[in-house]
Amino acid sequence: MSVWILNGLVWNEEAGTLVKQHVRTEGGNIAEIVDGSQQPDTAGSEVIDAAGKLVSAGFIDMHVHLRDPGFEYKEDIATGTRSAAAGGFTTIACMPNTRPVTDTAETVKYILDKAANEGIVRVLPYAAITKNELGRELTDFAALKEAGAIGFTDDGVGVQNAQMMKNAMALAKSLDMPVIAHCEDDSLVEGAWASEGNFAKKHGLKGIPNESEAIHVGRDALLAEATGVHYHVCHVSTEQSVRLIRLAKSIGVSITAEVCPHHLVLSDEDIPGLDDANWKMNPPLRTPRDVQAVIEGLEDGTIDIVVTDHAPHSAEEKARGPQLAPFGIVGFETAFPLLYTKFVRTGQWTLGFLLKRMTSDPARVFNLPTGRLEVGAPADLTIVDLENEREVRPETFASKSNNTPFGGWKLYGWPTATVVNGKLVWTKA
Ligand SMILES: NC(=O)N[C@@H](CC(=O)O)C(=O)O
Ligand SMILES: [Zn+2]
Repeated sequence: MSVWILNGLVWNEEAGTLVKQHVRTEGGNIAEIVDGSQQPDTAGSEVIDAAGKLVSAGFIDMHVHLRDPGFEYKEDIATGTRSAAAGGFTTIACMPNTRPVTDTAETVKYILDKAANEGIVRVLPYAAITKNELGRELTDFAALKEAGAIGFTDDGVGVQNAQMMKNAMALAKSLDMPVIAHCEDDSLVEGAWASEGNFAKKHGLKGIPNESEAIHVGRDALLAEATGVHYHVCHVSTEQSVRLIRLAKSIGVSITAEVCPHHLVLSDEDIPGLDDANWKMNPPLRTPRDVQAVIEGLEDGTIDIVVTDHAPHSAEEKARGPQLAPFGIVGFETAFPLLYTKFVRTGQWTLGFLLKRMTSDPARVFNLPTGRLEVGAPADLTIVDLENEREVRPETFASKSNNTPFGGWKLYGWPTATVVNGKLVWTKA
């Protein structure tokens, strides 16, 4: 099966601009990329018209919650992968805080089988570091790797015990697997939901201090140095974490890191009040100073990649209000438009920089074959309308959940079609 994507705009790094090109896929790979001035012979091929639209390697999201098995009322593999495709994502890596926790080969296989049967993008499962994510006993890393897990993480909670984390890293290293960490010291958090900043002060709330995250980043950087494992920091949100990762990188520790769109575009001072739990996520929105630090971290390469931390929760759960509702916001369907509008259209970043952090950088960090728009690479492609402004309408999301603080925002950069393995899997209705 051959598909021509005609007249699209492809980012050209040398020229620093978009260039009109035609892209042909064949048998799941990119077969040809030709200059837009040519008239390719499309006889016998399927044709997708991308005139005036960006054609990029498909976006890769290395931190998502698909809630399947166990919490299918929030999301499942069918709806989660559709929401991903609607956001332009063609590969997603799902977190193990499912029910049961993804801590056995059986559950890893369940996810991979269901993704193969009902999913429309590539799904890469993480497995838990500890059984039931309780921090007490390591899972069977060798069996989980054998079943298809791509890394180990207890995301949702931090691994509280340093010796447990060190043992996990040593074992992961022996299997050539990465450890991915949700950095949070429970003893410093105790029931708070907002960060220690002006919002918490104004409302008399106990705050979550920056050290609760950074203390794990520092501890784990030392343990990664000692064990030599590839250590990846989840959803970096504080100035202190950025500083520690920068230092660790400078002395050659095998450390990489990610940041979420919401931590790049929102601070605690944007939270409108105490009524709406769609502003509650973990890590919490931090101070404007932290926002500046994570932006700079992403810009200078201290932070390697952008992830959404897509964390669907039901309307009922979020209606309990910020104190009682679970942490988390959905992210697939707003990620690229938010960052494109905030940083690219304003001229702070080139389009190439943003695309790199969402495609080839995650591929580099996690050794994936995708993430590059090149002849011979897997034909995972995203087509995006860069020119039309549209309002975020959570009620139209493909996700089962619509817990987002971005409803009503007017953004540019909406995906219009997504191709996975040479197959058109999603188009904007
Ligand atoms: N990020 C969140 O606020 N919530 C995540 C857990 C996590 O990634 O920490 C969830 O599973 O809901
Ligand atoms: Zn987390």
